[in-house]
Amino acid sequence: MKRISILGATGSIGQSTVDLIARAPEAYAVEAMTGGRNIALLAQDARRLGARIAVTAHDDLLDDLRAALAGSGVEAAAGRAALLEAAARPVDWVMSAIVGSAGLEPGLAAVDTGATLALANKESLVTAGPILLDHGRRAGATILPVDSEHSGIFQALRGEDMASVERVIITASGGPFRDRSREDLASVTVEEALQHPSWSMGQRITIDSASMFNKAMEMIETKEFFGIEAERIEAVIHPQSIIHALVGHCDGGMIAHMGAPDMRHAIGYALHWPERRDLPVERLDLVALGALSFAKACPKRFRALGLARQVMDQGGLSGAVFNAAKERALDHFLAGRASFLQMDDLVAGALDRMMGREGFDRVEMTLETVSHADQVTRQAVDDMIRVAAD
Ligand SMILES: NC(=O)C1=CN([C@@H]2O[C@H](COP(=O)(O)OP(=O)(O)OC[C@H]3O[C@@H](n4cnc5c(N)ncnc54)[C@H](OP(=O)(O)O)[C@@H]3O)[C@@H](O)[C@H]2O)C=CC1
Ligand SMILES: CC(=O)[C@@H](O)[C@H](O)COP(=O)(O)O
Ligand SMILES: [Mn+2]
Repeated sequence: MKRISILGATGSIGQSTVDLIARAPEAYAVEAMTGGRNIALLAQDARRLGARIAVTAHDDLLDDLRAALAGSGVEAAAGRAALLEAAARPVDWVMSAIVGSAGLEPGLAAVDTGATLALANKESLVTAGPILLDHGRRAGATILPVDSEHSGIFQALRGEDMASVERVIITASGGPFRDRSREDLASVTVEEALQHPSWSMGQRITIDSASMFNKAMEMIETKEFFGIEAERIEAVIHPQSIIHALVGHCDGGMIAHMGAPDMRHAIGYALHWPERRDLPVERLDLVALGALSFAKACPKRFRALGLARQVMDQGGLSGAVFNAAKERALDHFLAGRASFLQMDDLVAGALDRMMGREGFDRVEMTLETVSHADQVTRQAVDDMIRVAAD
């Protein structure tokens, strides 16, 4: 029986994970499930999967969680310390699906136990990739990518010699605005940005897909996870989201990973790795698909991609700055304080300010400096918003 925990169980990735576990309850012993504000769903699924403990990240919701779990035998806990304690419980496999840089420390706590970490939380790699991978190495933990493109690369690389890899291409749907000019995007709304053409995902990543910050993060994630040089990493627009990634070899051959846009494939692959087992995902009908198309992902049109190149070249704390600025810019867009295109300006401005004027380019990467960079970058973005509003 595999002992597992699910961090971010109430989210989109968390729910797909719950779905897979609930299909074979006899195969799993669920230790911890964590969530945020969605107490009803957390309690319902913790009961359903027979978890030992359910944790909400919010102290003020402890009473609600206790009430929702009454009589179930599932322990209830709340707050950041409880979340970290739950993540550090010894299990075989942990799903890291908290959204944002809030997922970094719980992921670290899990790998420190030597567990296999199924990593959906791309922000950990963008913000502090070398730290996470180093913790994994020291603890003898396996970290498996869950992001669809990175699961695709991982699968395409299986049995291959990294020395023969010439390039890695990740695909981007292009989001709901892929056919619109940049000028046309000045006044797009949150509702419009939430209309993803192919994937059903959480609110934040969906908007990151529309702004192309998701793909920018994924380029950095590719460099960090696979140790591939920036020049060998490309993103290409592929509206059908059927091919997720391609690995090009020195002999001209390319291995592509294809599948229906359903995250249960990548989650299930990480759950059963190194085996492959049946998964409840749609099988592709190539004839019905008819054609797959590709287009250039222009960095002038999608500024986030150019910023990703800047981060990959700069390294160090630039990933932490980039991610924090992107997260805060998104908060402002969601709250109606920043326009869609202003998110690009805020992230570019934060990188210039923090990695230039504030001297973060000279600071060594540690967990403390990453956390400091994250905090002050968010303040810098807030300052920029205030100045823009005056
Ligand atoms: N969705 C997808 O298909 C994909 C997602 N990813 C990545 O996976 C991660 C999760 O994405 P997704 O499932 O879409 O996100 P969701 O927003 O759907 O879910 C996020 C989860 O994190 C919890 N959460 C939110 N804030 C905090 C916090 N401060 N502390 C602890 N828990 C918190 C939420 O709780 P609650 O809702 O109860 O408040 C929820 O359980 C992200 O890093 C994303 O980039 C990668 C590839 C694909
Ligand atoms: C499912 C997944 O992995 C997402 O990260 C996906 O890549 C988002 O779609 P975009 O290609 O539009 O960013
Ligand atoms: Mn992805």
